Amino acid sequence: MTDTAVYAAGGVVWRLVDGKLHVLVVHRTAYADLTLPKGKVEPGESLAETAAREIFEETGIRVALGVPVGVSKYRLPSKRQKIVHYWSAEASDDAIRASTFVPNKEIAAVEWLTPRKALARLSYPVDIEILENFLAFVDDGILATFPIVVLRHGKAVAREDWSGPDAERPLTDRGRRQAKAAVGPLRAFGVRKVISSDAVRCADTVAPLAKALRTQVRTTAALSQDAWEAGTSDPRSVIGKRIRARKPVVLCSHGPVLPDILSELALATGTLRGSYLGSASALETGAFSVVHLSATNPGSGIVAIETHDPKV
Ligand SMILES: Nc1nc2c([nH]c(=O)n2[C@H]2C[C@H](O)[C@@H](COP(=O)(O)OP(=O)(O)OP(=O)(O)O)O2)c(=O)[nH]1
Repeated sequence: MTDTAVYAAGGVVWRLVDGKLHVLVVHRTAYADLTLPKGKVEPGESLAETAAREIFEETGIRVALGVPVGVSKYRLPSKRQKIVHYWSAEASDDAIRASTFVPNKEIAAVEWLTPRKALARLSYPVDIEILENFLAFVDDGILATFPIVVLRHGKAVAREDWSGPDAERPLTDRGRRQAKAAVGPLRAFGVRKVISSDAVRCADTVAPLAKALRTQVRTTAALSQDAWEAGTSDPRSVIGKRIRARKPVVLCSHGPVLPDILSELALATGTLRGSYLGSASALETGAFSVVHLSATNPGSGIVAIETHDPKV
């Protein structure tokens, strides 16, 4: 078959060396070319997980993903189309110190280059375009970012099939599968803190993530549907605190509450409101939107939003 595309993902990995921006390129052993780190999606994996895994496998550096910086498309020698999704990713000093890279049959060497040198030396025009997209963010003053992820709880038992209090309505089997499936992609974005509506269907959606992170779910009525229906929900206080903390976080809430959460995020960061806020908050169960904010200046507005649907 030549008509099915091959999907892959990777990153523009960056660091500051004496205040000067450098990006990471890989010298591939078999092709003797110079590319951005990337690789093919494995079965059951989301593109974000692929990007973080491939960056680690090819460079030995563990990263959390930053903003999406584009999608490249090219024809393989076999004539199949290749589609590669890229994110920016900061290489922290700790991650560089812990690098496990040794030359191998895939990658002969990794090299930190200034953007100018990387643009001149990358082997493929599609990689140059991706690097240019990343540099456009840099020109706008955006480099380090952190995500506030807004997640809709997994599929829950229907209201009419549940006789107990609504806040105790449980997840269905599918909802539990969605909760498990969200762990990998949320970790790829570096989420470390887990905040949830105190409804069972929300807390149970992020329970597998909290377990994987060896942390606790912090539950709050401020993000709950009961409070929203009573007019006492308070996403503003949660959002304000998370923006001041500037750390990757997930907020798990309910369909009707999500538009308020997104709108508070826009207000708290001085972002012009647009239709994209509507699509970012109209999530199916188990889906999430990643809102990327500048770590140095979150008040400069939302840098990027991406929405991920569950794989189950
Ligand atoms: N990376 C890359 N390879 C290209 C491009 N154009 C092009 O003809 N090639 C050639 C180089 C190789 O002979 C062949 C496959 O390279 P590849 O990087 O897409 O695929 P791969 O399976 O070796 O690697 P990976 O995706 O698992 O990292 O395609 C291009 O724009 N980028």
